[in-house]
Amino acid sequence: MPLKKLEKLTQAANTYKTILNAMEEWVVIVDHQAKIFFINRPYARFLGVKAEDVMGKKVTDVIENTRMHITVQTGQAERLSFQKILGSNMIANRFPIIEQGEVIGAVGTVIFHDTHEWKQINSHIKALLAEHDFHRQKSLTADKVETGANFHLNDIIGDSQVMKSLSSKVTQVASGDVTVLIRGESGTGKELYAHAIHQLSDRAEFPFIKVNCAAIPENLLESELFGYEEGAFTGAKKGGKAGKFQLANGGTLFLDEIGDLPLLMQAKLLRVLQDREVESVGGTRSTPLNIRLITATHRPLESLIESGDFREDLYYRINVVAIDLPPLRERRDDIAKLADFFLQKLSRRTGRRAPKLTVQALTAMLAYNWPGNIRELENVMEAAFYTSHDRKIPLSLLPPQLAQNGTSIQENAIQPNLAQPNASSLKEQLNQVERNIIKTVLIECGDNRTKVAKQLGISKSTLYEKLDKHGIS
Ligand SMILES: Nc1ncnc2c1ncn2[C@@H]1O[C@H](COP(=O)(O)OP(=O)(O)OP(=O)(O)O)[C@@H](O)[C@H]1O
Repeated sequence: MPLKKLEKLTQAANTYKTILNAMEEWVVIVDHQAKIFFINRPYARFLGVKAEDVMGKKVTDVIENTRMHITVQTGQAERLSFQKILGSNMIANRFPIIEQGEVIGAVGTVIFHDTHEWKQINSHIKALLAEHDFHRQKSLTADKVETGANFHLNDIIGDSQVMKSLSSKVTQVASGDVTVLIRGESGTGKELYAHAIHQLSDRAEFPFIKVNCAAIPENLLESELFGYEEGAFTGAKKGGKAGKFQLANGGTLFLDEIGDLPLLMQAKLLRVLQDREVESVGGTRSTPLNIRLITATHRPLESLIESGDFREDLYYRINVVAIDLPPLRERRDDIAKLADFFLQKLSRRTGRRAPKLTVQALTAMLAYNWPGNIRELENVMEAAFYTSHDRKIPLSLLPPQLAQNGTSIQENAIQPNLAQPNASSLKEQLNQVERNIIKTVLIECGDNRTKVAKQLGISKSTLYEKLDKHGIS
């Protein structure tokens, strides 16, 4: 009888061995006596054994904290169960293999190899869910006013390569509690990214508290950050006041413009971060700190350290993971999409149909340097939206510094210098110009592909090939 069970198991497993070895999940199959019948290569590699050497051995002698022998005995499946192996917390599934009503063995898989991986996948799922909600919300609330109070990764517009890699970096670091320093010129979206990291983290249900270190007078900073007790100083409120650190408890504290923090406060902040506890002004008790810290700056901290204006030790504390946001002029590929995004947003807010940029206006925008980055682009679009007639934004409605850029540009003529400065070969530059032309005309034609193909004098299938080639959706 036992031999029959083993034959059945052999038959069932032989077909799939190659596939099981190719899987990323770790797989182990035991026979009805809980002896290892098969273990796939990734699992054996992790255990530091050779698959052939452990065949036929009792699973309990090979895999720490296994419950496969129990699955064989009870015939009960166990899903998503924690299992500590070689010091890591794994998540495993165990299923009995049943043939004609009898248990002939069991199959176990380790689906998450440590809690970090589990958290990363959790963040990834959150990003997917947020994307799903975002699209559903968009179709449900197309006419409603946007509050703009909370930002998700999906609110960050940008298809350029650099933006795509930033999104994946954000998804990766969001799950841990790692301290993040976001650097970038003014208006590049530092606050937006801070929100997105918080939303994707395990702290998403807890507060996100922002402090603009440059906006608070130096004498108030300490009590703003750490709070104060009743009677701590003249004018202190009855009952005292909680500081931003206390308000952010369990959540994320976002210290914007950290480069502007006075030296005395830098020392105090460093102490709080080192001791991981905070004491309010005039207080006698410290409370343990449970926050994730995100800081941002547009100032070069390294130069501030050299000039003695920023503490080097604090710099290392806050710069655990750095996220560098590129200025808009280094990702011109995103200008057309961002412009359209802001016009659509205004259209939803006001109920007015969104005007379209003429080719000349958009061409000038693509050639402009955008010192104020995305905030400047948003303001330019807002001004143009309210002054536009006939659902068109011509060059004349753009501010003078931009319009100047466009006066030398003939309608429909695209300048070769619209290519990124670092696009080296002629082929790359031509590609970039082609991409810009297509994006421009897409916006002009309100995304009507038939019109676009007609205006460009190409067939629809050629247009689709080109859209595909340039990754334009
Ligand atoms: N990628 C983006 N997609 C959509 N909107 C963006 C993007 N980046 C920035 N914005 C918008 O641009 C404006 C400026 O962004 P934000 O305040 O995050 O920039 P910042 O770098 O923190 O600026 P500052 O350093 O001046 O505080 C905001 O209205 C924001 O919503």
